Amino acid sequence: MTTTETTGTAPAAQPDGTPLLHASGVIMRFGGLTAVRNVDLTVNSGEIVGLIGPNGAGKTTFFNCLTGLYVPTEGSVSYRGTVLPPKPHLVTKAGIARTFQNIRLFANMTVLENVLVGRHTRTREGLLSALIRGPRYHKAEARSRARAMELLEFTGLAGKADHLARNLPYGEQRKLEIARALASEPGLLLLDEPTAGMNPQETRATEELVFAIRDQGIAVLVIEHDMRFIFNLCDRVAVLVQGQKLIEGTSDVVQSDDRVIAAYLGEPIATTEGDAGTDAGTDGATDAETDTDPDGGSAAGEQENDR
Ligand SMILES: Nc1ncnc2c1ncn2[C@@H]1O[C@H](COP(=O)(O)OP(=O)(O)OP(=O)(O)O)[C@@H](O)[C@H]1O
Repeated sequence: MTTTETTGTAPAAQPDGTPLLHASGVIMRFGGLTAVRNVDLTVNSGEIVGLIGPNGAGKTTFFNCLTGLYVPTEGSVSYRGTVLPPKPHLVTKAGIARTFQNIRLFANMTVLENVLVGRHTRTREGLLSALIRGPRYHKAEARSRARAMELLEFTGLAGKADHLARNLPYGEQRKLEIARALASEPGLLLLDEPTAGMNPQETRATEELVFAIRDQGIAVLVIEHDMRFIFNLCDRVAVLVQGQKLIEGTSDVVQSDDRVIAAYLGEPIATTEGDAGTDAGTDGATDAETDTDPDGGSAAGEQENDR
């Protein structure tokens, strides 16, 4: 990936309409609090879908229901027509990878090693093979390293393969999280606030990266508070307010909907290139309130927090 500026328009790849992810009637209650209320959502192959809403609207909780971190109180989640078991490793194995709002890297491992960890669901070598370290093991390891290096090239991190993850600047740590997620060879990538804490140039580069991921045939579902990013990027946007889906549609439809403007946006968002780089897309209620540390402090270790 390069960090060239985008034009603000989607590249050639188009959704082909085959349903990949289908969430049906998802409800998530925490005691007396209903964080997600009967939400349906479909992501088709080739699509980039956005999930937006005010702080506390239930977006991350919904992601956690999709990826097996939470067992929904009601409802089901299926991927390629098969209901997913609510177990994160089985969800990953089925073909869904994700990143987290709070960066979760192995801080004291190298960039390359972090990506290699992401490949474990796709390697067949068992414990015995790892202990014996025969030719089959070495071949498999060489393949994994080659693929991991490809992904580091793709995300622009190849030159830092041997650096410790904790020494990367914040924006590159977020890229590394994406590279690690891609290492599981997903058909669908879930990104939770991928540009939180980034400067405008890093945000632009992330936009390019997401388009490139989609062009590799991987569908993307993204939570983000930067409305310009969302409306430039997404084929479809769903809006959650107080756990409920308020509306779902194209960027044009969503950003001109009176209820969305009243509940969330405040005013319509300009998505033209000329406006890029300003922070008008994150004003008022749309300001990202992340738990991440833009100085990279959040990479101090793999976090247990499941948000
Ligand atoms: N594990 C939990 N236990 C109890 N309540 C929770 C838990 N996780 C989330 N909540 C509550 O569910 C609601 C939705 O939170 P969630 O983090 O999903 O919102 P969000 O839309 O992702 O917000 P933000 O944009 O601030 O990240 C909030 O009221 C939150 O406090």
